[in-house]
Amino acid sequence: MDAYSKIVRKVLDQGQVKENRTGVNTIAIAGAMFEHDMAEGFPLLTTKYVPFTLVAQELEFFIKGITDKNWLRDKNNHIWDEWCSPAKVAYGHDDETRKKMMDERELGPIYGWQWRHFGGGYQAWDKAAVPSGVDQLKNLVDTLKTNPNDRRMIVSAWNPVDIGQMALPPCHYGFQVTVINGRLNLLWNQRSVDTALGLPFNIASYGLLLTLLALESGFKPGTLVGFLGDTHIYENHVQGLTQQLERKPFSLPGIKTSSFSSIFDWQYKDTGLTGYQHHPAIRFEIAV
Ligand SMILES: Nc1nc(=O)c2c([nH]1)NC[C@@H]1CN(c3ccc(C(=O)N[C@@H](CCC(=O)O)C(=O)O)cc3)CN21
Ligand SMILES: O=c1ccn([C@H]2C[C@H](O)[C@@H](COP(=O)(O)O)O2)c(=O)[nH]1
Repeated sequence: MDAYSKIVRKVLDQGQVKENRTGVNTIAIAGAMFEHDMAEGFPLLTTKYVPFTLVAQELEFFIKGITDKNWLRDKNNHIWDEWCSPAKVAYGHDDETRKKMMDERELGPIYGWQWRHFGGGYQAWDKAAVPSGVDQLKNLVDTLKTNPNDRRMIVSAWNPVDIGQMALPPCHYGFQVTVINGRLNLLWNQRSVDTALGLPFNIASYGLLLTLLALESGFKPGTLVGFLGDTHIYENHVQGLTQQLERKPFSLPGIKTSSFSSIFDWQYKDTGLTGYQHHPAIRFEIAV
């Protein structure tokens, strides 16, 4: 995927050093765009191994509106381990706080809650929404089926009322779907982009969501577009990314979903890759 490498190169070439809350400096640029035609294959990096199962599990967790970290952990998925709702443990970097954050399962009203229950009075991961809030994902799917020319098919995760309770304010804070000439296109907005670790996951996750929405509605998969804001590389990721850029990409994998009935019943196990050829994984340390 040339589009990803171009973004990495742009940040390496033009990025300016920037301090941030994590204590690990980044080099950052103000804005980039990612674009991929789904007809060219599934957008999973081949220049390093990306664990697609972890991406698919996280997407199921969002689609189901789950905010319990243990739902992922029970599946041996540890990508949200370090974070928790600041209403439970105030964010901090010292060892004791980090352990408390790790032990707490409550993530607060993050992505899935906003997608399915926007404005629904969040209480806790095990409490229903009272009132139930706006089911933005259901509304989007209904509109895709009844009025696909609509230009208002948007799901927003940015809810200023709830931000103080979220493990992290949404990074990818909204997405839009638009159907043009029988093809379903998905465009997402992201305010803050960890180019080495987050972006490959975000590209694959929205590529998978686009695929599922296309299956649900019968349109052909179209173009995936990401509008990226503060696009950065943590200083301890520069070496790994430089090595990654030297690798020659393989052709992109395919994606196959079995027994699809509805996006709301879909499980991560239903979807797998076909022909994923890739270079070895690269270890990047996550900034918390
Ligand atoms: N600094 C930072 N970057 C992120 O991308 C990020 C956050 N924080 N916080 C919230 C979520 C969690 N996300 C994550 C967290 C970890 C990995 C990660 O470690 N990925 C490894 C594989 C991990 C494994 O196999 O268990 C990778 O090599 O892609 C990726 C995305 C994305 N988000
Ligand atoms: O899906 C995600 C989630 C998070 N990130 C990255 C972007 C930043 O490096 C951090 C979040 O820190 P903020 O200080 O809240 O911006 O996580 C990502 O790339 N993708």
